[in-house]
Amino acid sequence: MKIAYVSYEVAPFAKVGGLADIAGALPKYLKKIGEDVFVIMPLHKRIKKNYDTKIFEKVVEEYYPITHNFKEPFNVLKSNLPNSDVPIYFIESEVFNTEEVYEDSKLALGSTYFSDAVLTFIREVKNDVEVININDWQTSLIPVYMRHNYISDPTLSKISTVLTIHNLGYQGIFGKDVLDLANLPGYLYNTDALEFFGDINFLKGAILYSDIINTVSKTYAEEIQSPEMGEKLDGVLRIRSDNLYGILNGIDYSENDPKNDDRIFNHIHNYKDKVKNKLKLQEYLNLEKKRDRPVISLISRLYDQKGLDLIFDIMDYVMMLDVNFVVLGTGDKKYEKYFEEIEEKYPGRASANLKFDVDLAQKIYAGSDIFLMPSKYEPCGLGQMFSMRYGTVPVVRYTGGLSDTVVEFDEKTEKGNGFGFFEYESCKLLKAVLKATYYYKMKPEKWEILFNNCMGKNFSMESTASQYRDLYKMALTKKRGAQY
Ligand SMILES: Nc1ncnc2c1ncn2[C@@H]1O[C@H](COP(=O)(O)OP(=O)(O)O[C@H]2O[C@H](CO)[C@@H](O)[C@H](O)[C@H]2O)[C@@H](O)[C@H]1O
Repeated sequence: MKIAYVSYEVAPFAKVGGLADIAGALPKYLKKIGEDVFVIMPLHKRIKKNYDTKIFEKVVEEYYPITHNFKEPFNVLKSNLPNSDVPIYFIESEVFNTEEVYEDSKLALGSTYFSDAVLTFIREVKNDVEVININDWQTSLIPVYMRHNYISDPTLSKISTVLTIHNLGYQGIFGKDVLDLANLPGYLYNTDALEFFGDINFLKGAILYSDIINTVSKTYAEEIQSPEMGEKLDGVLRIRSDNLYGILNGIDYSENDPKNDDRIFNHIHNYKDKVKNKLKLQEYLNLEKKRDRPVISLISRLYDQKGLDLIFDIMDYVMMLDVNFVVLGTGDKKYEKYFEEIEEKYPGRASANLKFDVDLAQKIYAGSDIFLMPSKYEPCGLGQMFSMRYGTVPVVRYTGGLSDTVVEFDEKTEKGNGFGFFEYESCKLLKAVLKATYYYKMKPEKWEILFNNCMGKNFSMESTASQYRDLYKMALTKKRGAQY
């Protein structure tokens, strides 16, 4: 199959969160199982800063998006995803010259322009594409354009579309003027189309117009069809429930290999290596160096979704235990400030790293003992998978993909790979943290079993990729069925 994988962020070129990890890895694994796939993303300013884009091949010069009302030209540059022969195309335009990948005031223009530029490029250059996999709201106008502006285009009208929802909490909601900017018909401002409580909702458009929809775990695919977790789109999702699937994300096991990863202090083959990483991490972050003291960590975008209010509630009680606490994250200023205060309050025991640093993330995954992820909701979650890959035991709230990946440790059967809780309450989180710390301190032989259980889990991309292939096939059948 010929597949275009479209994403606003792709690792390692521009990563803000988990979407980039998937966009940088899944296409490689699709290629490995024989699919003909390319990736396409905006040439963000930070890519120009961090890469020598002059060595990228220029494949298109001065094209104009066919439909969009913002008549600025774009170029298309080509490179490969690192360590692979998967082509990645970058749309180069003034529109993407923002400091941040997601800069609120520029996103209406950026996302609409990108969507139409992608279709223009496919129509003019890659006209054999059979499936377009769009991701999240920034690319959600693609099937809307196809249905309304390109319905009789001989190339674009034949292509099937798959929408992957990585996070329903972000939908792309704008005033109705955005239709003029995007040059989409005014009648889309209509409850049966893109209208959403007096505004326009891009993700709603993609849910309605994509051939197939999926999200990133089976549990989350169920949850989002309920009023409690549907973020006001549950009704629309229920309408499409026959075409809504959940495919659990994987992680790139070759790039994240504890036995070969040079970003960590010591390659990890066994529990002794794990302890070496912990001791080095304590030293590196100026924490008191103690072999028997568990390091509890959090690596996260610092937003409400991630359950940070629960962590605040319990922090002082947790710090009464003999533990170190490490956080790596950026986001909401109130959370950043709070973690700064924690570091000051517990010198030598708490470390707040308020920055985006992929190398440090790896050192923390490898050097901590317990990884916190008490999310309010979690479509899939990659942090718990990375932590387990490096032998760190997750403590999670059982929701979405966390429910699908973490199994409560049972001392008798010695099965399970973490600890967790269901109700979104701080005392429940506290109990789970206590339980983990108890096993660490009081039952070291069980802890080593847990370590081995975590490292023995398999969340590699192979199975994810083959499920996406099935999804694409379904999208093709559906589209062809509708046409004939
Ligand atoms: N300060 C920092 N420095 C370095 N690295 C940092 C960092 N803060 C976060 N990261 C990294 O960013 C990624 C976060 O991925 P997650 O899947 O855990 O959450 P996110 O909410 O971004 O993703 C959304 O999309 C993904 C992909 O589908 C879903 O798994 C998830 O549930 C959904 O919310 C991880 O690779 C993590 O290591």
